[in-house]
Formats: sequence, C-alpha cells, structure tokens
Amino acid sequence: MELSDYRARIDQIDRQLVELFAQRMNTAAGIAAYKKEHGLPVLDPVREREKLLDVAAQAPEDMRDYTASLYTMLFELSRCYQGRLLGSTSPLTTEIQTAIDQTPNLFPSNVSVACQGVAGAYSQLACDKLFKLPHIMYFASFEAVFAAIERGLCRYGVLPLENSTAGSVNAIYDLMMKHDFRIVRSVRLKVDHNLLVKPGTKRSDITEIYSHQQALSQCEQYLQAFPGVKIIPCENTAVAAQKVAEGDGHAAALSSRSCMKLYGLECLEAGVQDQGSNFTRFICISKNLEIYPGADRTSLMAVLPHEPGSLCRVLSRFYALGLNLNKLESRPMPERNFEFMFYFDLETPVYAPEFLQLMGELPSLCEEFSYLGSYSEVV
Ligand SMILES: O=C(O)C(=O)C[C@]1(C(=O)O)C=C[C@@H](O)C=C1
Repeated sequence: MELSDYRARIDQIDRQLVELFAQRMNTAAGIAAYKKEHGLPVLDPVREREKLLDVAAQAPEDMRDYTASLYTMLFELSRCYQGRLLGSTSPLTTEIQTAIDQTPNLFPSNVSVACQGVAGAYSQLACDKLFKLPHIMYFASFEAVFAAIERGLCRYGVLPLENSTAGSVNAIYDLMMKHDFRIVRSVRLKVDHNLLVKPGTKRSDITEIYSHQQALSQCEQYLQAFPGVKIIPCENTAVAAQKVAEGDGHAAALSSRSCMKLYGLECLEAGVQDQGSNFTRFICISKNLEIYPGADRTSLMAVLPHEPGSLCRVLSRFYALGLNLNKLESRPMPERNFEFMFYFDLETPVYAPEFLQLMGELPSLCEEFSYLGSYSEVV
C-alpha cells in the first residue's frame, strides 16, 4: 500500500470517530441537564474508574495504555463541556466579574505607593515604569509594605516577585496569602548590579561587600573573585549603597546605577551579575481586587491533594480549555512532609469565557486555592 492509501483509510476512520465523538458529547450534554435537575455533581470518579477498566479490557492488550489515555482525555472534555453548559459559577467568578465591571478604565497615575528599602532601590525604578507620578513611601520590610496598604497609608505597594536567575520570592507569595491581597499590574525590569564604592576606594581596599540576598545570589560566581572579603546581606541593594556611603572606604555594594548617583558613589565594575540579562518582575499590589482593561495574565497559588494524578487533573483542565501557562513552579510547604504548593501564571484575557469557566471549576480540584489577581504586564 502507498502512504496515500493508508491516509485515505485514516481519513475514513476519523470521519466515524468525529461523528461518534460529537454523539458522545451530545449525550454528555443530556447527562449535564439530568445532573442539574437532580442536583448531582458533574464529576463521578467511580463511574470514570469503572469505565476506564471496562474500555481497557475491551482494547487489544498492546493498546490498553493508549486507550486509557484517550479515555482520560475524553472524560476531561466531557466534564469541560458539561461545565460550560451548566455555566458553573462560584463566589470567585462573581467576584472577578464584579471587579471587571467596577474597576475604572484608566490605571491611576498619581498615587501613594509603598516600597521596601530606601530611595534608589530597584522597586523605585519599577514604580517609575508603572506610574506617571508616584508618591513613594519607603518601609523597612516587605511586611511593613503590606501593613501600610492595610492601614490605608498607601493605596498600592510595589514588590519584587521573581527573578530570572534567582527564582521566585517566596516571602512575597506568603504575604499575599496572609493578607489576601491582589496583584493589579506587573512590570519587568532589566536588573544590572554594579560594584559601587566610595570615590577613591580601590578594589584591593575592599574588605566587605553589602547587598540584598537575592542580588548576592545573582552575583555568586562574580563574588568568588573576592576571597577573604566578608559578604554581608542587608535589607535592600539601596541600603547597601547607603552603608557604603557612610562607611570608611573599605566597603563595596552591589546596587543599581541610580544608587551610584543618589549616594555619590563610584562604579568600579558595571553589570557584574552572573547572567548577562537578568530580569526581575515586580508586582503592584492592592488590598482590593481591581481588574483594569486589557488584563491578560492571572496568578494563582494552589495546594493539590497529596495523591497521584492531582496535578495532571489540574493541567488537563487548562489544556481542555486551551489556556496557556507561562509559569508553573512547585515549592515544598513549610512544616508539611514534602507536600507541595504550586504557583501558576496563565496567559489569557479575563474576558474569555474559558477563563471564567476555569475559575469556576479550579477551586474544587484543589485542597487550597488562592486567586492572586488578573492584570497586564508593562515591559
Ligand atoms: O456518566 C456520567 O455521569 C457523565 O457525566 C459522563 C462522563 C463521561 O464522559 O463518560 C463524564 C463525567 C463523569 O465524571 C463520568 C462520566
């Protein structure tokens, strides 16, 4: 047989498959209506397990695994279709819909913003990219930034969430959960660390180097060229520059160029981070959910049941709805025996019906679920 003959045969089989698939989905629609009338949930795990065993037994032995995979996807699509027909709403979908309707069209330009650190911190650069005229107030810790918004001292906060070299800032995720805050916008910043000293200090004079822990880890290889020099983490890269400016000429800081000007320092070496292009994503957070026009990114946190297949079930829900993920990260949960928490970022306009459907269904698949917000990212 020629390839074209095989393909003609496959086309013929597919016509039947598509027809049968449509019939199966239509039948599922009937089941959805029945379940709604009788108050039954769409998911019936017992029925699915029995069916999987049944179809696997019907399949030729070498086709069993493939048949089971095919049916797992068929159940997923069937449940997804049923969910759409039933218009599954949840308190979360209502909250999102209300925020879309009530948030003003324009992102504010002139507001009070809380940042961690002191003037010159990378957060300040992020603020300048996010707002036309921010009124920035600085706080000593991430927690204090949250407290300032909680107390109404500032409307927003701008904080680092992840870095392309050092990864996610788990402390921020934890505080987002603790305070039940939302992300309203994000910004991506290219971060260059520079070795800054007091004017006149030579490289051989340096006995200590200050910076934030994240910056130190982004320059880990570079710092190996300073054996015997004390590496000292501090609250912030700008605080590091301030310490150097106040010191006796034996210290250096890994900080931004704007800190150099701000604290009257000199740059001994520029762009010393281990990865040439080093980006940090900052988030703009608020106490209430606000969804501005154009929001096309959503951040979620979830703890999934500690059993085989739970992550797969969540991922196939994204897949069945055609929703793309641009972040998936796991992290062990403190004080839980190797149980994991997942960070998801998905890329889809908030107005897409599939998105609202996912928000209606996802919480019930997770042991714990946090919706961190829907927003757009400034690049
Ligand atoms: O039989 C049902 O209750 C259905 O809803 C249909 C179906 C299926 O597609 O086979 C879908 C979802 C349920 O979890 C079980 C089975």
